[in-house]
Amino acid sequence: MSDDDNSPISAREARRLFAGLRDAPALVLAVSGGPDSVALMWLAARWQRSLARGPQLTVVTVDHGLRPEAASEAREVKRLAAALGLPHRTLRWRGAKPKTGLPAAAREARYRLLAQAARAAGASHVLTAHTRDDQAETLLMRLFRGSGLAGLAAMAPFTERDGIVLARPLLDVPKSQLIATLRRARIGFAEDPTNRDTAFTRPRLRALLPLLAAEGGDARNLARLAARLARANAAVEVLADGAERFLRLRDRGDAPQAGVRSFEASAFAALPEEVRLRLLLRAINALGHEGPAELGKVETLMSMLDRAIASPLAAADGRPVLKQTLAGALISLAGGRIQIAPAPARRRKGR
Ligand SMILES: Nc1ncnc2c1ncn2[C@@H]1O[C@H](COP(=O)(O)OP(=O)(O)OP(=O)(O)O)[C@@H](O)[C@H]1O
Repeated sequence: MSDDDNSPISAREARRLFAGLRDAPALVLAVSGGPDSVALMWLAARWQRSLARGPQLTVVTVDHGLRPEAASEAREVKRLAAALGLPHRTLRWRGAKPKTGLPAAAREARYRLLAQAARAAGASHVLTAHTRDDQAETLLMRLFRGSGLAGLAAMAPFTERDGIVLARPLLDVPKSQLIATLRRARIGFAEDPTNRDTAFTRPRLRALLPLLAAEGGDARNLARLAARLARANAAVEVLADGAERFLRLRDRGDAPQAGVRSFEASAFAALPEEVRLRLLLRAINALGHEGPAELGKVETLMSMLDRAIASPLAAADGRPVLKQTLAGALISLAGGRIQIAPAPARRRKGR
């Protein structure tokens, strides 16, 4: 770790971190009470005070109703926000809590509540305090899960969700700098004990990080890899856009059927594998009704499709040479064309 990684963030650096947000009418700061988000709040408050006409800031804490201390942590954030002259709201997750997949359900509820708070405050953005260390952990988690290029690109600095932009201005900042910033400002913070609870994947992975760092796989290198993969992923997306246009142009004589995507099989087969895969994934996700398709399953489907296209029967009119459902979409190959459409609703067993 370089000395810079342990230095507090200066007002000038913060101006650079928040530069893209200056013209927003209002911003919601997602603050859990942990060091990262308390530092985000402090940095954003100082930045806003330095502007003649900066965005309105509203601090929001989500109480998931999972830990008894959460309510007092939210009150502590409120107190700190008030000391910085910022309005604060605590939002409670009241829905039923699932027995499995609790972290994912809590995250889903959190982002829904934060987006609601942003709309209520007239804010265009929700800011979270994800750091370079979080980015490194996300990359590793996805690597171990077998994600493809898009997943390994990890978190983007800006993503849209329900008309609200989720911004991560601290994505390049090491957590140690945020801690140093709080120490310099003499601000206390809470540590979420679930961050160390080895019943969850992320804390188990976090415990491995010092070992990886000793071999050169530190957060700086891992986050840099994520940024490089994000760059490559963006380029492949542009290629996939172009391929979609190319396939549409070849069909210009035929009026497209509503609710169906259809490609000329031989033109599709000539595209690079990664591009073919993305076209399939896009069509299945757009037309299927069972949520996003798993990459591994789309890969298997594509190999079947490739083999079917190469078969002598592929171009013949008549019965489909392939018919498969995946993620609520029906993929078929008949008469030299690939067609992707919503799958008919499944019949219930026992009827
Ligand atoms: N209870 C909360 N209330 C408000 N904001 C929160 C809360 N929990 C997390 N956040 C925001 O989200 C950021 C990331 O938090 P954390 O790393 O705990 O999330 P996660 O569970 O790993 O999921 P994800 O990274 O997908 O958000 C925090 O820095 C903070 O800005």
